[in-house]
Amino acid sequence: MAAERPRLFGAAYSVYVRIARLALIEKGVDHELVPVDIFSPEGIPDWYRERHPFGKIPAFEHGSLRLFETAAIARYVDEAFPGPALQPADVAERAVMNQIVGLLDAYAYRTLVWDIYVEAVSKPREGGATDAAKVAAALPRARTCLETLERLKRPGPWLLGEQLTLADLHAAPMFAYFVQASEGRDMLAEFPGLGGWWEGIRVRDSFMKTNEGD
Ligand SMILES: N[C@@H](CCC(=O)N[C@@H](CS)C(=O)NCC(=O)O)C(=O)O
Repeated sequence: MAAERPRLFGAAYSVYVRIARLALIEKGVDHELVPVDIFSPEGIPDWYRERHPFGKIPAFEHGSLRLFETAAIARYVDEAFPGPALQPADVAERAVMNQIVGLLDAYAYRTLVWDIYVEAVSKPREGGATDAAKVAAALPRARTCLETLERLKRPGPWLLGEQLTLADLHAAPMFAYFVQASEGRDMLAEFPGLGGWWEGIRVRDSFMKTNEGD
């Protein structure tokens, strides 16, 4: 394993950068956050394009290893560094964890963050107009995400039960945005398992560190 300090490229506000940082912090890995402005009027610099061909954040570097895709980065961080395991040892529970990460990426991120938070909170805050039809259309999809997570959640403080896993770290930054919208708060109140999970993760040190500056 490379001895160098890992570098994470991106911006602190980003959901996906936060997920990767949560994994690094939970493992106690000393790392550097290298700022990248993907929305700069000059465009995405070539040095960053070489690290992320699709121009998204984050990208990651550890010695000669370069990675993009947050789920891959978080799994690497868990497996390459000492510290508490962030994936269940049981193969079936690990599959459920990966299923949760997959559903968060495929369905929850766009719905909870873009179609609800950005439309209902971020746009009006910046002087823009909310597309109410977009928010309304997103609500049933959000409900399906929450119902599914509530059904998959194991008894205990975290999504997989007693062990904090990559599923919790993947979900938390998305929920941090979602609950800022009144629709998000109201909807979460209907799901006691998830509501209890949110109350636990939102006061965790790693989460509060990555939530700074909101
Ligand atoms: N599948 C990517 C998603 C990364 C992603 O969408 N990042 C957002 C920031 S949270 C981004 O770069 N958005 C800019 C854009 O879509 O142009 C991953 O897992 O890392």
